[in-house]
Amino acid sequence: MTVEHLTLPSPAKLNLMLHILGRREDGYHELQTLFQFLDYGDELTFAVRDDGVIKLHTEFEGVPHDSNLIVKAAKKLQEQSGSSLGIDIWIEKILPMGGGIGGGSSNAATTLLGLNHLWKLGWDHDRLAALGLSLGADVPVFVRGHAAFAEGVGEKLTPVEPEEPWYLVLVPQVSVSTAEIFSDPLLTRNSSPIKVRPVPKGNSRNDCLPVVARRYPEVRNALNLLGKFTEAKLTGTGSCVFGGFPSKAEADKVSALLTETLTGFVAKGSNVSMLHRKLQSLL
Ligand SMILES: C[C@](O)(CO)[C@H](O)COP(=O)(O)OP(=O)(O)OC[C@H]1O[C@@H](n2ccc(N)nc2=O)[C@H](O)[C@@H]1O
Ligand SMILES: Nc1ncnc2c1ncn2[C@@H]1O[C@H](COP(=O)(O)OP(=O)(O)OP(=O)(O)O)[C@@H](O)[C@H]1O
Repeated sequence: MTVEHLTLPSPAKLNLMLHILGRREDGYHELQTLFQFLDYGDELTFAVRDDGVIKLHTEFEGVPHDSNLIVKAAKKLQEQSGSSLGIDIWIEKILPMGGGIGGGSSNAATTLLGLNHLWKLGWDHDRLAALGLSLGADVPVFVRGHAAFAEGVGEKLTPVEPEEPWYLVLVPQVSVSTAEIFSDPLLTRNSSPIKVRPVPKGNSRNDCLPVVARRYPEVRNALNLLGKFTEAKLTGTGSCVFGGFPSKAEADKVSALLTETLTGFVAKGSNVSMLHRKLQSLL
């Protein structure tokens, strides 16, 4: 019998702004942030097994099999759904780890949506997003698949329709620990909540930037270089730095100048994630 293989994309995200409003008792921070996806990411391939085993075949340097968010997501979904099926998984990883572009969270969401489809569970997005939140604050937006204004720890999502420019994303060769940045005493934690929608212009700052730039000269350097051509911003807790351009040609031009000294890529911003576009085409 031939086993059906399903390949699904796992896109990156950008935080177009990020304000920190306060810290909760459990240490997590109340945020306001705007998420948009990139048409750029990893690719996961799944094949159902009928013996219940969950196996990720691709090795990740520094991440043991059972700590991988892909495996954690699959195990939680299997437990909570009571499915007797298992899965073989392979990944083509191109997203940097610790880059602030949500690679691990996106991989977890692609796994949840892929297995929901292959195991024929029929879970809706609310239920998958709630499970996803227990794996990471950024997982729900990838499960829902629409650009969003996020509040709470990132889980209260309102769909939005920002412009969809081309982005040049610079990838400084450092991995930033999100937990380390959120525990820095110098982090601004008292931004005033934005009450009007859509978010008014002039609110595009990222409150993590001063702390990340202070700790990581590589990030400072990327911000300075890109800042010569466009407004240069930090996504999440970094390390990636990005800027928007009206066309691919303009983004490519700046990329050609900068990527001699720094790694980076050009990708289109998108309000509907490429994962959801692919899943829609399967129905
Ligand atoms: C900074 C963002 O990337 C913005 O999109 C996310 O909020 C981080 O999302 P994530 O990587 O999925 O985060 P998690 O894996 O849930 O948390 C990593 C660590 O970051 C800190 N953390 C994360 C999210 C949040 N709202 N407040 C926090 O304080 C916590 O110390 C936590 O231990
Ligand atoms: N499938 C996975 N892909 C990437 N990282 C993973 C994965 N599973 C576990 N991890 C762990 O999670 C850490 C954070 O990885 P990730 O790529 O999500 O960072 P990030 O882009 O900074 O995330 P965020 O923007 O959500 O803070 C990694 O350093 C790694 O130890």
